[in-house]
Amino acid sequence: MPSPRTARAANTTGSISNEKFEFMSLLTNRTSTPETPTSRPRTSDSPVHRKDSSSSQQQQLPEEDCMKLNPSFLGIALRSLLAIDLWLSKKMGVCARDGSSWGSARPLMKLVEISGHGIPWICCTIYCLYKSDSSAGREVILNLLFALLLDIILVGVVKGIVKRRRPTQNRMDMFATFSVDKYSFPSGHATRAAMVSRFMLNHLVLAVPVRILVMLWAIVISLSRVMLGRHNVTDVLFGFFMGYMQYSLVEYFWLSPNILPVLFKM
Ligand SMILES: CC(C)=CCC/C(C)=C/CC/C(C)=C/COP(=O)(O)O
Repeated sequence: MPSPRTARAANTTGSISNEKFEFMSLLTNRTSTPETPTSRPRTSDSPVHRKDSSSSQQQQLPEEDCMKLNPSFLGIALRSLLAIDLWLSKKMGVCARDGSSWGSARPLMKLVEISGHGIPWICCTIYCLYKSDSSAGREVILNLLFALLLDIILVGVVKGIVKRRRPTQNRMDMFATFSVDKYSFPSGHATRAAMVSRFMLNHLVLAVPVRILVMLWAIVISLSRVMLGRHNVTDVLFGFFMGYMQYSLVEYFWLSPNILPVLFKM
């Protein structure tokens, strides 16, 4: 009885090709038959390369194998991560519908959503800037406004580039959205929550219980995005990371309050 290795060899031509097809089978279309692999033609199959002698082909193959091995493992890892992401997000979307398992908590989750929405944050910040009577206070609030606007622009750009659709369990019933908000990567609420909380913890003198509340708020906002079915877990994780990094950008480009008179003159 032939060993599995011999049996596999019988289906292909030559020992080097055998190794090749064993690996290529991960990349080929499921609907294709083993005799007609449908993956991208190898450079060695092109008429130009076919002119080469068989010995030069054999010299090229190991390098070619390395080149294909990495993308396939990366592809499999990414596809697995995506599958876990979709499965976990669906499982965690317990407030996605009124009839979902935690559907009765949906109104509360929507309140949490409003607390991290861009419009209330921008309106309150402009109001505080207008009311502030100390130069130090104005400087901090001006930079918070800058951070909020920068966040909306950066999130819009990334959403527009990635174009990842929102999860199927999402109902598009959010108030005041832009056209890019039909996309879900990254979560704008998560970026804002991470950035604003880091901003507040660094620039406002807060008592410890308030600092803990600020951190909890950022975590609850992020969690609520998945629970409401608005986002997949990876949208929120990346959003949180992006918001955290955006704060560093704001620190780097920290605006001086001297630009305020310039802005008001415009
Ligand atoms: C001043 C100005 C341009 C305000 C725009 C504020 C606005 C409409 C922000 C959009 C907020 C929003 C619905 C983000 C979507 O959050 P996800 O967590 O669902 O990505």
